[in-house]
Amino acid sequence: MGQFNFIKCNIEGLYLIEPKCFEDSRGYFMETYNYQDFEAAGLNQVFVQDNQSKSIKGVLRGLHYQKKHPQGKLVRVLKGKVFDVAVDLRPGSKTYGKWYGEILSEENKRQLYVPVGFAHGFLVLSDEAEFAYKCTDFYHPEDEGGIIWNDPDLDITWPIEDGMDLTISEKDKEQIRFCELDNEK
Ligand SMILES: Cc1cn([C@H]2C[C@H](O)[C@@H](COP(=O)(O)OP(=O)(O)O[C@H]3O[C@H](C)C(=O)[C@H](O)[C@H]3O)O2)c(=O)[nH]c1=O
Repeated sequence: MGQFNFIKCNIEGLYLIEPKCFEDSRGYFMETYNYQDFEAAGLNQVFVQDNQSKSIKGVLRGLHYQKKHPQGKLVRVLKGKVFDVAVDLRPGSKTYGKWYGEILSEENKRQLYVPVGFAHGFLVLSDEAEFAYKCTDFYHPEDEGGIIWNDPDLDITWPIEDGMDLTISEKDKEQIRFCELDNEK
């Protein structure tokens, strides 16, 4: 117990999590998830699916969400460094349309808990990044939604370095504008 530092972000329900890391001459050990610690912090969600993806520098995945089967996500970086973004899409939220960004890396070992009702995405800043996350609901491809990464209303400050080539899937190039969201319902 007590192996995590939970930091409430400036958007209700979003948490930055710092695991305790035990370093020794062999390397390190850390618990990356513990139901008891998370429940004690008010994060008693049950995760049903783990995902992992690998991306090269400049890959931008997102901004994704599921409509009828929204997923809470506990995200972290195994290798490399990403700028991770969550956007509040919860109807009636006082921070509706507000985004939160955080550097998650192999180095800082930080995790982000993104509650249901958010769109999620990330930009890879290192040569390669391996990204792992736990989800509170299953993948429903037919239920997927997405907002274009550079939506002018969201105005996300992606840390795109000079000369960085962005790699974005065809699907993500055609995502809708934030202002079109209501028409989706
Ligand atoms: C998400 C997902 C995908 N897939 C299959 C479907 C495709 O054949 C292939 C790649 O899918 P996609 O291009 O949607 O992968 P990402 O762009 O990394 O999508 C994810 O990116 C952002 C960052 C997210 O937060 C979501 O978890 C998720 O939407 O994996 C599955 O079989 N199961 C899954 O749960």
